[in-house]
Amino acid sequence: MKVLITDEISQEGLQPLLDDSRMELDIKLGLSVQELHGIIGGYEAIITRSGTNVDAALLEHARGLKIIARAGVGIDNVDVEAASNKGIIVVNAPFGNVNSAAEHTLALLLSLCRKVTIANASLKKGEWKRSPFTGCELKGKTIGIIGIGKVGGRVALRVKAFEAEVIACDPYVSEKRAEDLGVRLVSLEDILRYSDIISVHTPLTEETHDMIRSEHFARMKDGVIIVNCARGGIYNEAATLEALESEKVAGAAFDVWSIEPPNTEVLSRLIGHPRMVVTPHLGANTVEAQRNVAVDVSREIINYLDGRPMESAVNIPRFDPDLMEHMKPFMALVSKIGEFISQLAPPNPSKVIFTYNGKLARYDCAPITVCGLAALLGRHTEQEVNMVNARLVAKNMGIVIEEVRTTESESFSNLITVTLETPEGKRSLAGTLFEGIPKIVKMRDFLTDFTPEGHMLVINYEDKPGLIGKIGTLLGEAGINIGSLNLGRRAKAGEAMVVLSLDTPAAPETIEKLAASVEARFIRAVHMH
Ligand SMILES: NC(=O)c1ccc[n+]([C@@H]2O[C@H](COP(=O)([O-])OP(=O)(O)OC[C@H]3O[C@@H](n4cnc5c(N)ncnc54)[C@H](O)[C@@H]3O)[C@@H](O)[C@H]2O)c1
Ligand SMILES: O=C(O)[C@H](O)COP(=O)(O)O
Repeated sequence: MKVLITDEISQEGLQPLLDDSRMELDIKLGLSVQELHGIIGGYEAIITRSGTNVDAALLEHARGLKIIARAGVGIDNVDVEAASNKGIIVVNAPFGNVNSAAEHTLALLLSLCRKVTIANASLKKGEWKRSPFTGCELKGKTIGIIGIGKVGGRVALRVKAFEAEVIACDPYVSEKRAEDLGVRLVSLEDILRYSDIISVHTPLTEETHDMIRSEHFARMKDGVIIVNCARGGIYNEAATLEALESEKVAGAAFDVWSIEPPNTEVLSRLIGHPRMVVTPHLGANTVEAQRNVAVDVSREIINYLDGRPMESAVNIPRFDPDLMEHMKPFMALVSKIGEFISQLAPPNPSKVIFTYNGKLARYDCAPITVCGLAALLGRHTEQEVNMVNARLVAKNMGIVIEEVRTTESESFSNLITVTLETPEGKRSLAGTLFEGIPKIVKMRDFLTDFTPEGHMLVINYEDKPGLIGKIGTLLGEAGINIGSLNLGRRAKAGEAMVVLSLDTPAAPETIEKLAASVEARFIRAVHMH
């Protein structure tokens, strides 16, 4: 697997990939957009931090890309929707740097409160001034935290150790989460009104972009302190500058910027403001965090290659790992059914029905459906279809997906039936696991018993004596060895369905001769991966 690394990633953390002989790593930092577009087509994986914009335009050039690994939390630099449409998996490292970000928030806040940065500059200039650098304590202050997820929650616990009172606003967490952290959940309005210090820890979303604007600053306490170690643009930056200049805000500490590196007039004035403590997006820059996130994404790439569940994929439908483990053999079965029926059924299906009978139906069968769908559609579209985009691809093709579960089953303890509704009628194929091996046990209403693998031939004809012999002779003349033969019969209609597995594929001329000799109603070569 060719892996491109476009941002600074810890070498130590990449060790799992470096130790894996299947991987070829290319580290190329500081590429221009054009250069990146030019080379991305040669890679199956890309590892980035926030410095690389993995947008739709880049993905247009990413012909072989299978996985985008973001060595960090924020995926706002990745167009996840465009990646999903192309079946590209996006993974991040959601835990590895959160402690580092929480500690950096405290570092910024304490530097601001105790005027460390300006006192440091003054002393280094040879001055000895003390009173201009009189600061304030956290003890007894009300600290309002917006977003009490992984980072915000850690910040809450840490400032409580400074004997501050913490109030929090997060509409998406349970009250239990707030109770566990020992913080009071309040409205955004109350955060603005009662906080001496406000720190934001939400992701940057449509809802949080410019969440704090001029009207919000107006409702804050005079002399409030604000911190942003989450994402640039949560506080509107022009409004922040105004609030600093009017002294509504006593001081601000920011690590992140709406444009990185910052290059606008507003940003340069904001960064240059004397009551502003700033860092160039260093929240995750600790040796520990960088090692953690690099190890996490390296492991996910290896999980991908080994076909193991990926813990931090953000665009694979989330299924319980225990359920996935239990469903694995059935996912293999449904993939075979999907692959087989896709080569037999008439074109333009309008609906695909996945029916689960037996014990299996007691469980959530969604992972099996997605897997079957990927196998079914994968042979018919240009694009790669996998668990990431199977439902999306089906939707775009106008195919309706239905899932039916019933614990009743006549002959098999578990049975999966895939039915395609097409303009030429319904076609169905049913399979089960026999000692863990996928078997096709029903094709339309013919009972069958074969393992779908390798080169196969499916022939449907009027059931007359001597035809099997003719098939054997013709294949023998073509030098093709028959591995197995399964005869499904529909006695009343006098029809036979023969499924052959062949050691080598049959050429089109041989198939034509076979069709003529048995007067086949239907004959089709099927090739399984
Ligand atoms: N500066 C850095 O280097 C650095 C490092 C790590 C994380 N981050 C950033 O910190 C932020 C938090 O990361 P995290 O890992 O804690 O994420 P998280 O998903 O664990 O937590 C985010 C929290 O914000 C809440 N939230 C979402 N919308 C909200 C809204 N409108 N109002 C209030 N709360 C809202 C969510 O419910 C969630 O609890 C992200 O923006 C992340 O990118 C920055
Ligand atoms: O989202 C994150 O994980 C942080 O903002 C860190 O970003 P970085 O990996 O570019 O330092």
